[in-house]
Amino acid sequence: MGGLTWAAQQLQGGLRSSLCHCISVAETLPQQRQSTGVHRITCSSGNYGQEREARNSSEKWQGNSRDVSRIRRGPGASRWTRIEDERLGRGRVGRRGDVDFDKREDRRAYIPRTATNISPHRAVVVVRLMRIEEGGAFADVLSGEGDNSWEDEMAYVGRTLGFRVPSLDLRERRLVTDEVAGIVRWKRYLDFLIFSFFKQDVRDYDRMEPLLRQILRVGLYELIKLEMPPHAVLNETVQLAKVALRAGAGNLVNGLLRDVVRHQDKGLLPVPAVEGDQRSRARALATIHSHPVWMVRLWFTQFGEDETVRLMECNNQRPKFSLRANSARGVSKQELIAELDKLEVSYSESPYLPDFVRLSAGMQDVLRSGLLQNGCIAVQDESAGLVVSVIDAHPGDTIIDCCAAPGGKALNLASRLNGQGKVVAVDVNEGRLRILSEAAEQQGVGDVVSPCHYDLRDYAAKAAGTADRVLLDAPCSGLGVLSKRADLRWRRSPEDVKQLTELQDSLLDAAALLVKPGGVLVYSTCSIETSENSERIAAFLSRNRDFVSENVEPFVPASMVSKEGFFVSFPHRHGVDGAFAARMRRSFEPARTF
Ligand SMILES: C[S@@+](CC[C@H](N)C(=O)[O-])C[C@H]1O[C@@H](n2cnc3c(N)ncnc32)[C@H](O)[C@@H]1O
Repeated sequence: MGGLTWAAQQLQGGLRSSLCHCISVAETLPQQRQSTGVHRITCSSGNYGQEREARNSSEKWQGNSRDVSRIRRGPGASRWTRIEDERLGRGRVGRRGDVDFDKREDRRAYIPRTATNISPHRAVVVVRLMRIEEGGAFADVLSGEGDNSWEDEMAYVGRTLGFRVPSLDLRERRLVTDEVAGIVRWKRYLDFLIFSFFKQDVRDYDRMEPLLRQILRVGLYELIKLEMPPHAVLNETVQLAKVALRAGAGNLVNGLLRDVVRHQDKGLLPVPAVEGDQRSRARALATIHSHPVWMVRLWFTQFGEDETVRLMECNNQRPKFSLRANSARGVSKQELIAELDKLEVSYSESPYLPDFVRLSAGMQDVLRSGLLQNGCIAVQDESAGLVVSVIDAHPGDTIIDCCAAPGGKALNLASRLNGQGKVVAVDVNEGRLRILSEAAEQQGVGDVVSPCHYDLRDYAAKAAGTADRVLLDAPCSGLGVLSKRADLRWRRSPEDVKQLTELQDSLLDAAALLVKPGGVLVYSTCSIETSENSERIAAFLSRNRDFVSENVEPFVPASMVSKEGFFVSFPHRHGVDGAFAARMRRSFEPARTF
């Protein structure tokens, strides 16, 4: 446990704001969803809807995404894989490190002993990292602490590592959350350091066991980014490598981390040189700020080098969260502030929106307070609130939200209708739509929100010309929300962006059909890529001559209005998530063709 007390003290402020990441597996296998009571808060398009994840919490840890416990060793470790097989029931009763192993026929029945000499939070961190990288799970931004998933997770850790570790207290869980997100963000940089200090053959580096690589990343992150005391980090990570893998792995961790500490003490950690042509500079900056090279090159073109660096710095910070006082439940911003004062949570009022406050820390305290569960508040980024402002909904309006789930914007829109009018919430994903329906009831807008399970392109033919206002919050790359989605930068590719633009075009054409003559169409994304934003609008307007673009200036701060009159927010310029919205109006006359 060496560095934990120290780390907890150092991180106290930050950890109060760091949020419990849950490793969600349900999206990888949606067919296995079942109705149960696991709550999580999920990021979508800069909104956070309370998401009831349809899965059994214990099933979540029993391998309904790829089970990493079988792949913790790489191709170079066949001898250890054999020993692992023996340990899992096909071999002798054995003893390795300080852990006893029982012989069991059935892998599931295998109950590992508890290793009291292992730092529990580090054991949980490495298994989570394996689960994210090798098992296809993703790191959510928030998860409620009211569920039983920690118990299941600890059992999963036991099955993966071959030994159990003592349960984590609240402070340790927060440390896990914080470290997992940080290590995922800093992966490219941490791997650069591992490679720089790796003394063996490069082929051994390539064949390094996944578990060993994660242990090294944890050690480096704690040393360099968290600046934990080196003796604690070294002792604990070496011990973990020895018990979870073998003595030789412990020696490698020891040698490499000691070398890093020596260089760090002298201020001589390696840094890639930012020099040469644009491609070389992008590669070096991508390593220093831990982003994919293709993203850096894209942003060089859009922002230039200095702004790209500032954007990457924002993406590497702990995410910031905002809360919306829910007027549909009669809650004012002053009442929300009074509740935050009671919880001793620090905040500041949003400079952009009258019903929003920004949290500086304490999101977990808010989650535990019940304010979210009783619908008094919603967690929503200000950028998403500003997109809703662009729609400018009024009581009595008929609004169609075309890609509505899990409902952040639809519920905000509904709260502005004072019970008059309706929001038809269309989405192709039934599970996410169910979450929206439950949240609508919770937030007191169930009467005005009508969930509608459809592919938008089918729905548009059925309901053409029926809406005063239409919102298309399109599926997008999410490159505006990289601080909240720690793993997203590694999951996206340039090909994704290209494919998404085709989908965005077809959804825009479908959404346009729904608008009444004289009505308003708003297109939004949580991306900062022009190819998903202004370029989509230019293409749409050239295909649909009966729509004209309207300047969003009356609805959002002037600093967020682009020269074309669109709403654009950037993390590094505005301190909120990156987002885009264009407002268009349909003419009363059909378009003339020339
Ligand atoms: C960016 S998210 C929407 C977030 C939502 N507006 C909010 O504020 O919470 C995009 C949504 O589009 C939905 N979607 C994707 N393709 C669709 C289609 N063809 N028809 C309807 N919905 C679709 C996805 O299921 C997803 O829920």
